Amino acid sequence: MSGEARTPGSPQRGGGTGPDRPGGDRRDAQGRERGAARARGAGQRSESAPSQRAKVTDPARNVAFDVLQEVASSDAYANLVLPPLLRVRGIRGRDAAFATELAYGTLRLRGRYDAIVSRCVDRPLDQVDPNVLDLLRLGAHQLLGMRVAQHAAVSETVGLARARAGAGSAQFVNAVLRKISRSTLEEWLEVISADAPDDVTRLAITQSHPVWIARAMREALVGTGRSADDLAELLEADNTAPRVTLVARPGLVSRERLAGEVTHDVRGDATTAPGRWAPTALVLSGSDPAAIPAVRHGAAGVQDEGSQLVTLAFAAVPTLPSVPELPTAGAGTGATAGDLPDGAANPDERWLDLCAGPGGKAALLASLAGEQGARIVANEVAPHRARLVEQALAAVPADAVERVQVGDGRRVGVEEPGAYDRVLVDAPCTGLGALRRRPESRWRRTPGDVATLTTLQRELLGSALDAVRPGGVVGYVTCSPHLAETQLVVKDVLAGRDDVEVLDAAAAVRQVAGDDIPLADRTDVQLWPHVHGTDAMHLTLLRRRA
Ligand SMILES: C[S@@+](CC[C@H](N)C(=O)[O-])C[C@H]1O[C@@H](n2cnc3c(N)ncnc32)[C@H](O)[C@@H]1O
Repeated sequence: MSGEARTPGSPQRGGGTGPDRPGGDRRDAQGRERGAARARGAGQRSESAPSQRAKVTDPARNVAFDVLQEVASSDAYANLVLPPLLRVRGIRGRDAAFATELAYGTLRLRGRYDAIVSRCVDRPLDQVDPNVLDLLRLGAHQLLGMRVAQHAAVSETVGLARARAGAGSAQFVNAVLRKISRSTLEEWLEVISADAPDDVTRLAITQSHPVWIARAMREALVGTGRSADDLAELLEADNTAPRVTLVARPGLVSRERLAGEVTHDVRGDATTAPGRWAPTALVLSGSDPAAIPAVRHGAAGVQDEGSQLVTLAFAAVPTLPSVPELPTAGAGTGATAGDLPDGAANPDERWLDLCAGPGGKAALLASLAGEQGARIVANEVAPHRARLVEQALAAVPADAVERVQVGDGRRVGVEEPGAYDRVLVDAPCTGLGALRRRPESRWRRTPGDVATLTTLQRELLGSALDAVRPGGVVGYVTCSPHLAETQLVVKDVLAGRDDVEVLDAAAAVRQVAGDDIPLADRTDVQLWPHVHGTDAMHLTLLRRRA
């Protein structure tokens, strides 16, 4: 593993201002910077014509490289960029699966591969041409993370380098990949962790996470009643592609019927299995969800099982009447409408989803509301995301949806005080609990995001508590386990008010998932990918004192 490859010529930086950079400031319809992406590719392409490039390089590797470039230069999301590229280029089946694993796996494991590549080159990585670095990462993933034969991994990536970055770069890629291929993954992991100053840094490097995220995860594990020893398993789970999980929306389609549709209506070898925790969840393999009629019509959707579980638990916990003389002080979560004195009013018919876009939880909530004679208002600040909510609600009976509105959730508490029986705050968050499904996001997030988001989260939760009537229920949900976004937000908001009681969310989740679900001895709930197979969703349940 000794010896370093010399980088070719003077590196051309993506997004630079050299003469090779065409139209650097052009943006596409979505506002993504397109010129920079082209500059990274076009400025360093070989002389071969596009038709020749297509012949000499493999379409799946080409598309994976394009995804990496878009992600790097336009801040694009890989899972939004890849599917249309595959469609337009007619890449299907095994080739599409290969391209997907190559692109997503390379993005997830970028930190690990950079540590390895840096041992094989003669200069700091920030002085290696970004296009070439992407090619090296792609090659490293084929060699160390996929079951690609060594000669194919090297020669195909070198071919891609020749076509997309020129002959000099191809030689360099060849030299570096040959060095990488001389050791196994296990040997490389030992090498790159040798200088780590502590265990968390070692795990961060080997499991390809920024160190600050690994530290936050460790704190979250310990702070929610799990062991710090879970960290390795958790970080590994973040690097594993999640299974596709469907939600069968109650009253619209049963889980059994949904499974039947997969068996009867979808060609190929698609299979399903019930989810582990949520009675609405169905795990799908071997099929594109869009091929399933119930998904196309909106009776079902793609939704992480953790998201389903927290939504079902939120909807199941009872509200209490707001009549002052009723004995509500000290009432636990076990109270039901049946415990109320005759004639006490306990409406549970107007629900608010405060941060609804793109509408996964709103659609599940609305289908539950429809079954119970309630209706929802779905609020979302971003107009384009509000339109997605409308689409997600398409199959829900009209009388279960009062309206979809565009608005700042922080204003709702002031504008409509006490107007709702239930309010869900599925807060904008860092998404650190869903790293496995957003391959690039761990490299984009910064500790500064946490501070910005927690201010917003506190304001949204405060607004929700004002918008719910006395006796009504508020659910606070994040797809991040970061303690600052979960426990500390709730603590801060509750410190400023005496009209809120904390409910037993763990009991509510057990009511839905069964007693077997492993939960810490706490009232709030933290799910984990390595324990529950879900995203790391957090749920706190609160009730306005009646
Ligand atoms: C975690 S996502 C919600 C996911 C959604 N509940 C679902 O299950 O599909 C948070 C949403 O909050 C929205 N948001 C951010 N700031 C907001 C605000 N001030 N008021 C309302 N919504 C906001 C974001 O645009 C984003 O769509």
